[in-house]
Amino acid sequence: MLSEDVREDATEARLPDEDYIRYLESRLKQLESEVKKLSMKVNYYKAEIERLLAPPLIEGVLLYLIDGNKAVVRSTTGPNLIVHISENVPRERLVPGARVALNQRGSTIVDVLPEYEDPYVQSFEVIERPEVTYNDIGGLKEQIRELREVVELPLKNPDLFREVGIEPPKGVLLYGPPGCGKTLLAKAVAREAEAAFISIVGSELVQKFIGEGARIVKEVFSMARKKAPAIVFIDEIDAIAAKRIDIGTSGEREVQRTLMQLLAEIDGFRPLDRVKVIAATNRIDVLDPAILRPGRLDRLIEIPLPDKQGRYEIFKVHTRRMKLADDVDLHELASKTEGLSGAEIKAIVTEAGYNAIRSGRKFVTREDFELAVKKIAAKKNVRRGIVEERNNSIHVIF
Ligand SMILES: Nc1ncnc2c1ncn2[C@@H]1O[C@H](COP(=O)(O)OP(=O)(O)OP(=O)(O)O)[C@@H](O)[C@H]1O
Repeated sequence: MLSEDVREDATEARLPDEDYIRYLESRLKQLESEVKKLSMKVNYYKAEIERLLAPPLIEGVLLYLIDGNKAVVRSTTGPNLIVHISENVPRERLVPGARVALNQRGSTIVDVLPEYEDPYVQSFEVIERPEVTYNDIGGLKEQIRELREVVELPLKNPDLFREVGIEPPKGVLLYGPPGCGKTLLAKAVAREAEAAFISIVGSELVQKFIGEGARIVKEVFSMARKKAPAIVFIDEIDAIAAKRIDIGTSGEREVQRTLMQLLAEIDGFRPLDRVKVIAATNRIDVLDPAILRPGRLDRLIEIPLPDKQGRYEIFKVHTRRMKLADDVDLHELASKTEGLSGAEIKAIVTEAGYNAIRSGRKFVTREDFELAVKKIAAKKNVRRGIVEERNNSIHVIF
């Protein structure tokens, strides 16, 4: 370094005055830009040191603004706090429910945190106002009447029950073969009761969100309480509430923990708390009786395969927006579809519509329906065959 300076001095000494001045000016510029770069680096490292030494901030949720400079915040560690708002925080992002960062003393909002998706949210579905109405359900009149009485009425008018002095059930169990309208009914009740519809699927808790079942159940009920009136719909409840002979594997223990949490949640609210549970199963025979005890899901409502009249009404619901040719007779279709579920009748209607489109028509004929019935019935037989085959193999093994 020293020898370089000496060399530079020697070069400078040899230059004439004007050139020497120009040389010095350009050198000055060089040095100035170097100083700029170095001071930027210094600032960066200073900020980094500050960040490393800074105490952690506190996370909270903004409840409401008192005025432009103060707000009430629920900190994740304790009670609600009345806090100041730092000048630098953009006011338009301060909406109730926003996640905010408080300084380490917890006295001032210093930042608004980006929204994040709660990992548990994807494990359940929340519909503020389901679209399904009672008119979208074919048949099941008696079941609708019962659900209105035990779920809709207490959610809409709890005072009536208080005055009369009776307690409605906290939950009901809908049971019966797949595709006969259990989910549809639960959604329609939620809509008519103007309640939020929060749904989880038992098998998903066990297979998809392994190890999280109990926590998800807790979250679901906590959300239901916040959104009350609300209906918690638990589809395939048999996956978490089947009776078990012994609890050996860790998977079984996990299922047991999920069931325990569910029972604790149901026991934890009162009959008139404006939260109701509707559970559904195709396998009532395997259910743990603990879930059906009084004060839990103690009202059982069967949702059977539709009878002839029911099938006719389901055809009517699903062909409502269809142009039907004069030769289509829904009563005849209902007679020819014995043993089929509502979901299968819907599939027939859709398939008949496709047949019309394939033939370049905008209206649907009797023949379109006949072909559709054959196709769906054949599919059902294939499925039945598979089930029977499985059952046979079970017999062979045992
Ligand atoms: N009674 C019915 N009236 C009108 N449509 C029906 C009826 N039953 C079933 N469906 C049709 O079948 C579809 C599936 O029904 P849904 O999901 O309610 O059955 P589910 O009993 O809950 O079946 P799963 O046990 O498979 O969950 C519905 O979206 C609807 O289109």
